[in-house]
Amino acid sequence: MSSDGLNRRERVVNRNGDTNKENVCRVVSREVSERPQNQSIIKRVMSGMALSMTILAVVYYTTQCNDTKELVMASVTQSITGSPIAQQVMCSQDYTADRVRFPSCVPQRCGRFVSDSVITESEAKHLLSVAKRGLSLGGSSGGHSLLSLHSGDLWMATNIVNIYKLIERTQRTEADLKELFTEKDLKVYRRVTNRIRKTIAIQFGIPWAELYLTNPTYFSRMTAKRAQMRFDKYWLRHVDRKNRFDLFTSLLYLSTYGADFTGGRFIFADQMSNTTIEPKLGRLVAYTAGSENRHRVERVTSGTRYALLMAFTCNHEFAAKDLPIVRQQTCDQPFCLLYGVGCPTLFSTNKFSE
Ligand SMILES: O=C(O)CCC(=O)C(=O)O
Ligand SMILES: [Fe+2]
Repeated sequence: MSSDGLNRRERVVNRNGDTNKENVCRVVSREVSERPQNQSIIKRVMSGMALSMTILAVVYYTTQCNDTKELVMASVTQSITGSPIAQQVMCSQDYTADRVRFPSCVPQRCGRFVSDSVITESEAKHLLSVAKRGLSLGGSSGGHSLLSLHSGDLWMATNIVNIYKLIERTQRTEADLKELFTEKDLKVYRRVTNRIRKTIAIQFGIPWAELYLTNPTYFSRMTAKRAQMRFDKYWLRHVDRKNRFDLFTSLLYLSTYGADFTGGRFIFADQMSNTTIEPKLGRLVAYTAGSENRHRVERVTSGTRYALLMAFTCNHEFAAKDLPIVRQQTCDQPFCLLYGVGCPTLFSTNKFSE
């Protein structure tokens, strides 16, 4: 008899104030009929516990015994000068159409490389100041903000505005925008993007004169803020070429993992391993943009992460326009400064030569 049964019997006996046999028998017979019910409850509880334990064990086992290896391709403490660190991977089928259209200018070998010596520290710092200045005019409400100097697209709250037309929409004065970007900024930007273009061409064995900077090319700022729109979710795994037609993507990091931000490492999601790159001011990463290089960015957990993303194509039609805004000494009318009206040199064609 269970102790609960005993107590119940005592209670019945005491409440009636006697030890009436009939009463006791009634109680005992009720206990006998309740016993299988109790047992089935216990059984159910036990099997529920067993099931939960099994689920916990499976979850623990699959998380602990994950076969995905973590390989660090470039850590923040490393300094990759001299030859870049390179990894070759098998090309996906994503380039079939380009091989027909641009036979001499399609990756013959696919992969990725990292170098810390293509761009100097002072060039990287200069571009960081351009990124900070430009992005300070807008910024997404979530954790991911972009600014393209070519198109003028700037993420602001949950919209995209044009930085070159901001003056029409905000209370900013012309002087604010005139001071925003200088000729020196433009020069550094051109020099850096051009050197990266040549480096990519050499690394992937294609003629550099046939390779063009293309859209999307933008400064990015990532923080730990909660996502407000789909594009804020920079941590989602993706293939760059899925939504675009560029052949190569490169990233020039403008801030340093561990010093300026935490989280935010770049990860190639390979089949058997995760290959990680820790961003660092002036570090260049470049890779073929097809599904052989699926990747993601870890969520930034603190601080601010800046980078310049550049895409490259062999298709001249998609070559990025030269930067339209620059403070020019020879051009002193506000409209000329902002939109290049009456100032033809501002809209010169794609002159990405050093
Ligand atoms: O910022 C990065 O490291 C990568 C960003 C990226 O993958 C992308 O914008 O497509
Ligand atoms: Fe990407």
